[in-house]
Amino acid sequence: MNAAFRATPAVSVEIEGVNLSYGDNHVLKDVSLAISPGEFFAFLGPSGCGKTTLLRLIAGFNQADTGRVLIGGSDISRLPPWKRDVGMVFQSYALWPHMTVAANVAFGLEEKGVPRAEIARRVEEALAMVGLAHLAGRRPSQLSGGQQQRVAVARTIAVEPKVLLLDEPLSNLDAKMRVQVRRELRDLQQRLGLTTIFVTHDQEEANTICDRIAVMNDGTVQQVGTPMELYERPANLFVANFLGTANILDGRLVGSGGERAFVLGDGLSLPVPAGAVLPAQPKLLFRPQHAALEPAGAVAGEAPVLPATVARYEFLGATIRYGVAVGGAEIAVDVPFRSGRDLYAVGTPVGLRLAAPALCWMER
Ligand SMILES: Nc1ncnc2c1ncn2[C@@H]1O[C@H](COP(=O)(O)OP(=O)(O)OP(=O)(O)O)[C@@H](O)[C@H]1O
Repeated sequence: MNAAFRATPAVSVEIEGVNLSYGDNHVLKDVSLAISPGEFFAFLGPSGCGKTTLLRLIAGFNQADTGRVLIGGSDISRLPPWKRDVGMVFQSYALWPHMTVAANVAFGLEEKGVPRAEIARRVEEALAMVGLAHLAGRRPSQLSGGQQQRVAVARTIAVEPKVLLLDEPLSNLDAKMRVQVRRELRDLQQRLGLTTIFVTHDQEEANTICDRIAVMNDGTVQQVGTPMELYERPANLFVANFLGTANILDGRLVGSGGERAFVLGDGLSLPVPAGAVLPAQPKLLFRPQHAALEPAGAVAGEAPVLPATVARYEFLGATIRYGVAVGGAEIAVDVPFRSGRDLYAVGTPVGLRLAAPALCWMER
């Protein structure tokens, strides 16, 4: 670890009541977020939800109509990009093709008027950080996609920004490379302790490398939390569906007190666990791994069991994902794969056992 890159303490980033429109397209709608010093934070959401617009706003390439951006507690909303101490890695990397790797990394430092000897030292350190010191003399066209991505990161950290912004930095890499580079990015961010914001529409990417995620939809922040919090306790159906596969059953609540039941479309009734807090018009949500299949007619134990029929299955290696018809809906159930002999064929009547503690009741 090189001490030179740790000279400045990590800073917070706050976004307060930001609204931004392109013409009559209201792209960011009252967005507020607080990102802690040293945090690896993701903006996650579908295409067009405003992630990149928000990132560019922090970088200073976009201006908000209302609201402010604070870095380390200081309002930087009116500062131009080059005075904000933020470094941005673009989706395209934006490397100069006619320059060597070292010259690409040096470029930003030369622009800033950093003395020559200092530039040489910082370029060497930045390339060592990303494991590319041995390729300093090559041109970008002589590098793999993953190596080009690392040059783009090295160029950004060489200027020692207070905040690192990454705009879908893995999207140009093949699947295997993406997994490798995302680990490298995480390791590098940990070593630098640098507040980092990562834009992606890929939930697996966000889940695997980020400390916390802001899930965005249509210009609004839907929920902020750790990957596990969002997965286990989604605030709404959008978040539940966006992070992993969610089974959502429609029904109506009958009874009262300890005698409540959730009645599904075709009249199947599911006892509601005593003490469960339900909204007035609930939907039932659970993940595919929180249900199990058993032979039809097995005696019910603690957990509720519903009669179901196997509609399809997909063999995924470690698991089999069944689609079972129950209560007028098709439910995904993940069963660990042990042997093909245990397979429930399509059309087999089965019991669907739900793990009561993992049931999540949501507002319709
Ligand atoms: N310069 C611009 N001028 C006009 N409209 C824009 C501009 N940039 C983005 N938009 C619009 O703003 C909305 C949000 O775009 P943005 O690029 O922030 O979304 P995103 O969530 O990053 O999407 P993606 O994952 O596809 O990059 C979209 O409707 C887009 O068409």
